[in-house]
Amino acid sequence: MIVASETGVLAPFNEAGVLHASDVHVARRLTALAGGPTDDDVLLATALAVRAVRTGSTCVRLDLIADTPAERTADGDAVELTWPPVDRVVAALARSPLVTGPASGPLTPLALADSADGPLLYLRKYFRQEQSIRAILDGRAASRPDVDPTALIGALDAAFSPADGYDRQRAAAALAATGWTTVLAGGPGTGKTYTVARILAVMETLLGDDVRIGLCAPTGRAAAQLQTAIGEYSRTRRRLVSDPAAVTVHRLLGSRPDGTFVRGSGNRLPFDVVVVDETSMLPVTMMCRLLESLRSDTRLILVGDPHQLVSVEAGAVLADLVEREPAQTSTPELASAFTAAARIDESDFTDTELSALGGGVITLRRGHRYGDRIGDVAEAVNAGDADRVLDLIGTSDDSAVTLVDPDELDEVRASVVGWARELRVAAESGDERSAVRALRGHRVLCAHRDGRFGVGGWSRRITGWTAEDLGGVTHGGSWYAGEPLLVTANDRAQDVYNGDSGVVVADGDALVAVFERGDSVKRLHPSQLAHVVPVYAMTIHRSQGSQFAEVTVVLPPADAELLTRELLYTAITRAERRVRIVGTADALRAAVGRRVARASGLRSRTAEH
Ligand SMILES: Nc1ncnc2c1ncn2[C@@H]1O[C@H](COP(=O)(O)OP(=O)(O)OP(=O)(O)O)[C@@H](O)[C@H]1O
Repeated sequence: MIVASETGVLAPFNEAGVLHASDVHVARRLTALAGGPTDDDVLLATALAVRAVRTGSTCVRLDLIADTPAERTADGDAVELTWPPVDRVVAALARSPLVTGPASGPLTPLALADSADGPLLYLRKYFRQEQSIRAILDGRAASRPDVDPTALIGALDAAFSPADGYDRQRAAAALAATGWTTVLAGGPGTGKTYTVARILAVMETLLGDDVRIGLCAPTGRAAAQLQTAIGEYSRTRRRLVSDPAAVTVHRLLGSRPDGTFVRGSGNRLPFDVVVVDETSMLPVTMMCRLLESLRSDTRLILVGDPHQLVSVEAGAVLADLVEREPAQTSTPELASAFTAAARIDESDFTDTELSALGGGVITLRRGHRYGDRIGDVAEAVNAGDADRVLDLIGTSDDSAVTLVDPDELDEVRASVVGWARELRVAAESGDERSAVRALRGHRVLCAHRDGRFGVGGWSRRITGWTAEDLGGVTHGGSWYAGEPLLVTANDRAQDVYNGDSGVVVADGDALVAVFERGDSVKRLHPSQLAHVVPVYAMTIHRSQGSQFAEVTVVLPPADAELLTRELLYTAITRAERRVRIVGTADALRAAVGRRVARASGLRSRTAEH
């Protein structure tokens, strides 16, 4: 939106789509705080710092401002903008009362920092949060828990049978036992949750059955999934006496309606061990609050996939911690108890991985869920190697990953209709288990919500296909047996969460919605479900944390800004057996080439200017 009242330096950047109206308004308000006239360069830099937070970064890299994407003209060229020289901007900021503080008081809404990535400009709140995260992590890394090597070996031997045969999972548990902060990274199906369950068992052995464990995740759905997985382990493998319950990070910290939290540095969490799952979705503000709420003798285990889509709010803290320079940690050498107990084969680790171990970071690599080919494509996507991605992708219908011409959808149609048929047959016969299994058989994933390439367009297309090929359904406008459902809001009372999928099945003469919960099935009547919609296609963002046997990924055109490497990786790795990518080779190349660029100062040392 264009701000009509803006006639100054921000106007062309607003018109070119670099700055949104909100960036302009907030920048004008902030700079007004300093009183007196504001330098044009300072005003533009302030607006870019506001923009940075809006687009998920904690700061703006000043030496890259001229690369900020602008809208294209009708000819497809980027709109020409006159960017000020970086040195001049930095010098103007360094003199500005917005950075140094006005004569009248301590108000300094901006922070200017030097880093290995060049000069960074922050809204001060985010600078403070990053500084706090860094200081707490450094403090935690300065010492290690005292662990007896023999006891650790015993605990690990009890939790990991040699038949598991995968040293990295055992090493991850050894790392979690011998450090205050551990990052357990890995792609989907690499056994992160499997390992977390065993880490908890190891902690019970080492710290006693009365160990206090806090389990949490950024979303209600991820917390419920973690709870199900840990509960199943406790039921079927080894009873966890501490019986930990998983909640959202907000709930763990006691969030209040006014946005403040019960927990903080003055009222710390009582746990001996805290596990955060799906940490990639945790914004910097919540990570900071969580760290400030931990006792220094609480073991923290951050679990997640750093290559997945990150939180909507500012920050990509998990990826920052995984990519942090190892020299950043003050005790890079491994604990002797770890070395004695972990039984790692050093040749299995790269040098970078070995030094990351010293910093408490371990990445699981072996996939336990999907076929090798899907894993290979996902790895090539992460590596940004579009040629290899295209080489790996087959053209024959039976390849594990295929690229489908958007104008030739017969095969996609056959598989979608086959999925809908299976769902209907199982649901009409009231076979709940087969229905939830069929539901996981296929899902169409889109980058956008609306439009021809989006969820809206594809849902219409799929309902059209199924009506033509399977016949319409008589359901009097409400649910019908075989209807796939998506939950759109958390409902703790019913234990269903935003992003959960269920299916309607016949229950005698009535209908009931069923949801898969590990090995069991949860049933709810229509009146118990307030926020559900039919789901024939869903956004890739919403699909995070879900798995399907087959996935059809609809790519938007190559120039769609949303089309990024992280988006494609997240979509592909939702599939266990088969991925069809509907789109052009150009769009695929564009996706692999475009990264979610999130600036932050957490990866390297920063110093305030
Ligand atoms: N060492 C192992 N031996 C046998 N099976 C394993 C092992 N590790 C993991 N698995 C199995 O592989 C599957 C995937 O593991 P898990 O769910 O823990 O992965 P994940 O990394 O948490 O995946 P996601 O992030 O998608 O939830 C599970 O069925 C799990 O039981």
